[in-house]
Amino acid sequence: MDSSASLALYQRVTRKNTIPRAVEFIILFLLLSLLAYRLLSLQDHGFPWFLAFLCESWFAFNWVLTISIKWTQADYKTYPEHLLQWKLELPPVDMFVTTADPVLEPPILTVNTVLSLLAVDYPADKLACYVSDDAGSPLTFYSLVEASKFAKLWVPFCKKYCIEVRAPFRYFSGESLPSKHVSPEFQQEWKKMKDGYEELSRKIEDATKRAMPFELTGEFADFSSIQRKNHATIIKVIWENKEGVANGVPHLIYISREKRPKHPHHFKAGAMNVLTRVSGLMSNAPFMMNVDCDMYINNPKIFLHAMCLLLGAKNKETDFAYVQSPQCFYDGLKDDPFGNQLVVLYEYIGYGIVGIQGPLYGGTGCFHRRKVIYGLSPDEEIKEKLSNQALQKTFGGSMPFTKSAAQILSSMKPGSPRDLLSALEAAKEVAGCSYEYGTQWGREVGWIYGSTTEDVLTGLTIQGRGWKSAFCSPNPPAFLGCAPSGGPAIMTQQKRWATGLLEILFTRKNPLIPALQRKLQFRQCLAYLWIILWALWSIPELCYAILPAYCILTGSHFLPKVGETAFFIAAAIFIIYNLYALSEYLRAGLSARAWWNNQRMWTINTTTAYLFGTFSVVLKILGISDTVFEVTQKEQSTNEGDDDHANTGRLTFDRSPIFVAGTTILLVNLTALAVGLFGLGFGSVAQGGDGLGTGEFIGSVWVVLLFWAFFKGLFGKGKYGIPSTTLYKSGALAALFVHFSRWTSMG
Ligand SMILES: O=c1ccn([C@@H]2O[C@H](COP(=O)(O)OP(=O)(O)O[C@H]3O[C@H](CO)[C@@H](O)[C@H](O)[C@H]3O)[C@@H](O)[C@H]2O)c(=O)[nH]1
Ligand SMILES: [Mn+2]
Repeated sequence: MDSSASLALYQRVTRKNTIPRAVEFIILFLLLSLLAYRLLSLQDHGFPWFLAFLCESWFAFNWVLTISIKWTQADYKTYPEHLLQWKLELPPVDMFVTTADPVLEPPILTVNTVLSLLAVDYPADKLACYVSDDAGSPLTFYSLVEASKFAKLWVPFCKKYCIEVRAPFRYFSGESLPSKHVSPEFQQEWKKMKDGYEELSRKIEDATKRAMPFELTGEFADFSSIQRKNHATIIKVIWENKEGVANGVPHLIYISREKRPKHPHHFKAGAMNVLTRVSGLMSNAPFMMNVDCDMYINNPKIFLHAMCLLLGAKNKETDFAYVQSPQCFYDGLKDDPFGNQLVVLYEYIGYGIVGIQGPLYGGTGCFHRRKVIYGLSPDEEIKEKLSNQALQKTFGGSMPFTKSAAQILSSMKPGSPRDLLSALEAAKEVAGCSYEYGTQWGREVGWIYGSTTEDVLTGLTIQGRGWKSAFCSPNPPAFLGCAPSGGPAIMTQQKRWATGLLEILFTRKNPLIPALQRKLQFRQCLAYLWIILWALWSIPELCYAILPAYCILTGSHFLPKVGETAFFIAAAIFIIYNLYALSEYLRAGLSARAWWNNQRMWTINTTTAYLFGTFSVVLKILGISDTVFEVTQKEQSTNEGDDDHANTGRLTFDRSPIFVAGTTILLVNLTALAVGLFGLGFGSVAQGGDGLGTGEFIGSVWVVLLFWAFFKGLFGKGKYGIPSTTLYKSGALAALFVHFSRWTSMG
């Protein structure tokens, strides 16, 4: 290894950001000036002024967090070509895929993800792929069985011709035969693959259409008469790479854990813990990587890139606990009309966090060290107490499993691989729904329970023990997934994120605790705070969206008037902040339109989905209802289906109360503008008020522009229109608000 000293496996690079830092400070200075001015003139103004002060205090607090997060942006460069020189033996990796609903998550997507994993550039005898199916669906199982047959053609084909994209639905979606390889041999094989894949998708589609796709006998007998939320464990070894062939097809195992109505299953976190234990019994690889069912591997070299970071540390202190790749999406609509492609979020906030203690765990596209998941801290060389009793207290009563865990924690070389089937009985035991009772699973070990964003909570638990993490963003992007594209699906996802993140504040894993113990770096703690407080943006954003209208209706003011010097401060913040935000998009190579789309979707999400997210956390704290993980709808391709092209990117609606909030905000502001423009203001000059304020007027117009998607929804048809019941409810709420304003202005 000595000769390789010069050939680093990775390099940390810092990004230069002097000018943005300066602009950020100017904005902070202006914000603080405005706050000071408000405070000094509090007596001369009414309640709106004070409310604005509170909202702006929130904005300023978050701005400080933002500056801290973006301060030292960094990235990692990886050199997989140096791995060979290091003459290391590549370690085994267990690969996990989770799926939970064959309708919301079509099995053909899962199949493609699995095929891309099986075909990755890594010795096949070092890999095992485990699929967790929380729906216990025979259709998913059937699809995987069929896929494993196709994999025997697909995997060698990909490796032989160095195919770039190894998810067949993407590979074959392009034009016809690629012209690069013209060898007749390739042409012939390509044709064979295409036919093979078409047959596979046809079989799956046929099975989907039939009510009972096939006789539930033989292999399928376990699925007969099962209920989704009430069934025994099903584990099937679909394919075993018995001879351990390095260029064969990796193991493929199907798991549907036991579910019983009275036992909490902890959604995805619960599924991940079952995957961890079952794989521990079967292959027990020291590394585990996981993806959502829609996140296929887009860069077949990603395992090698990740290994550079996981194996390349100079000493144990600089070891990374996990290596995270960014979430990127396929078929992204032009200019990001739904503001959910997350590009700019990763570009500045993301790389900022990378530069502190390392990226947060994002739930998918991540490589974990198994021993870290088992609770090891960076300063522990090996776990001290390896007594059987201690192990069982932590990991549960399965002897074979505690043995496997002891191997991992003591870095013992695992014994020679057994055949997978011999582990089946023990595997069923650890997949049972009461196995975790009285253990540390979900508390200190594995994926942590108590939040619908189990990913951030789990990453926080790991970093809270002092671990660093690394970011791996090779080109082309390592993983591509499917971003939700309709209004209801987006709102469901945003609400769940806001809920889950806020929940973390109220768990035992609150980031302040490890920060006080100096395990979590102070600025990393600020980064966690910034993200877990997202839901609370709903309140100041809502106030700020309503205040202009309220002031117009009542002839009062929440912004400085044109004559006041402070007017320039407010105007400067508005202009400089927006230009700064715009420049972030332009520097990231995105368009001004993308900036605007993200801007308006942020306002829509915060005032609607995040508001409901905040409610659900309040309800949970009050013990009224628990939070649930609602799975997002995934589509194979966004430009398929019955949609006409004119409507791509247009927001869709349903009867969800989430849309009532947005519609009400729009109606209130439209009313205010009408009242203000036609001089009907209850506090207009004639009635002794101050007249229509410029700031308030601009504010109200800005809100209407931000909610333009809702404005179009007022006149849209079908799913593009706001349902009439939603309209009635919002109309009533808006009328109530107008009356309330009038009442307060008369008082
Ligand atoms: O009870 C459940 C619910 C969900 N899932 C799986 O969890 C994954 C993520 O679900 P999805 O509906 O796609 O949620 P997203 O909001 O798109 O997921 C993002 O956010 C989640 C946390 O909120 C993370 O877990 C994900 O990795 C991250 O991609 C999918 O593979 C699901 O099959 C389960 O296995 N069991
Ligand atoms: Mn998803």
